[in-house]
Amino acid sequence: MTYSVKEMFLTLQGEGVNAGARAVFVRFAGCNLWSGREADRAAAVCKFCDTDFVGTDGLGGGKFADADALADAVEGFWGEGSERRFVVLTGGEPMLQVDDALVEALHTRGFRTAIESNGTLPAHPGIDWVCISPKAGSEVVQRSGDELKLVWPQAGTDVAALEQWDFAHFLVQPMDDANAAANVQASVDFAMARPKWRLTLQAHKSLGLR
Ligand SMILES: C[S@@+](CC[C@H](N)C(=O)[O-])C[C@H]1O[C@@H](n2cnc3c(N)ncnc32)[C@H](O)[C@@H]1O
Ligand SMILES: Nc1nc2[nH]cc(C(=O)O)c2c(=O)[nH]1
Ligand code: SF4
Ligand SMILES: [Mg+2]
Repeated sequence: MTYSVKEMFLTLQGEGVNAGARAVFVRFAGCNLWSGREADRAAAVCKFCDTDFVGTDGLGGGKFADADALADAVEGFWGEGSERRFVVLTGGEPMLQVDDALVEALHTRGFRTAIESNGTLPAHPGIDWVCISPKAGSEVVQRSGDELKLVWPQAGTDVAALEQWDFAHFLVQPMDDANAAANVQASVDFAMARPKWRLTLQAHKSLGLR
């Protein structure tokens, strides 16, 4: 199948348990919880998105005719060296496009695969690291994985219910918006009150990385 990719880049993972790891990011175009148009934001299920995922016009983006073409491009961004190859599939919502052929093509090239997903679609079972970030008002079907990353604060979140889900790590990430400073404090308070949860900051933003 053809994959629509907004952008692709080599950077350090800025969020979560893998923060600091060298990774190729593949940002798939499109999302099922927001059109990506500002005019639609207020009425969207997910209203706080910090990302442009519309179209295929970003650096390293484009339409890739098949899984081998996309995986070859990922390998190109990684460069020489076969050690600890790591790719993060994000978006937009990557599970609208990730399929068997892509996971296999990335594994064939020696990549450990991670996904950043809103969890409203089942994660591909072959992905090596599953990060789910639930959105209040959406129905999360993917309730297991490696890390649950809760953007905070989100009115309408049942934290006790989330704690029953089957994740190895529970992370709270401050919402980056006009109230960012207050959201950091609220997230610190959250982690201090609940030992099950660990604070994660978006390090790439403070470092000026992509
Ligand atoms: C842009 S989303 C793409 C992946 C997927 N659609 C999702 O929501 O998990 C990547 C990550 O950024 C988080 N995120 C999006 N907007 C944010 C914001 N304003 N502040 C903090 N985190 C945000 C998401 O919750 C998710 O964990
Ligand atoms: N450096 C960096 N780390 C990230 N972790 C998750 C990101 C995302 O947008 O999914 C992201 C991103 O866009 N850049
Ligand atoms: S689900 Fe993810 S990509 Fe979609 S609008 Fe929300 S944060 Fe952005
Ligand atoms: Mg991001």
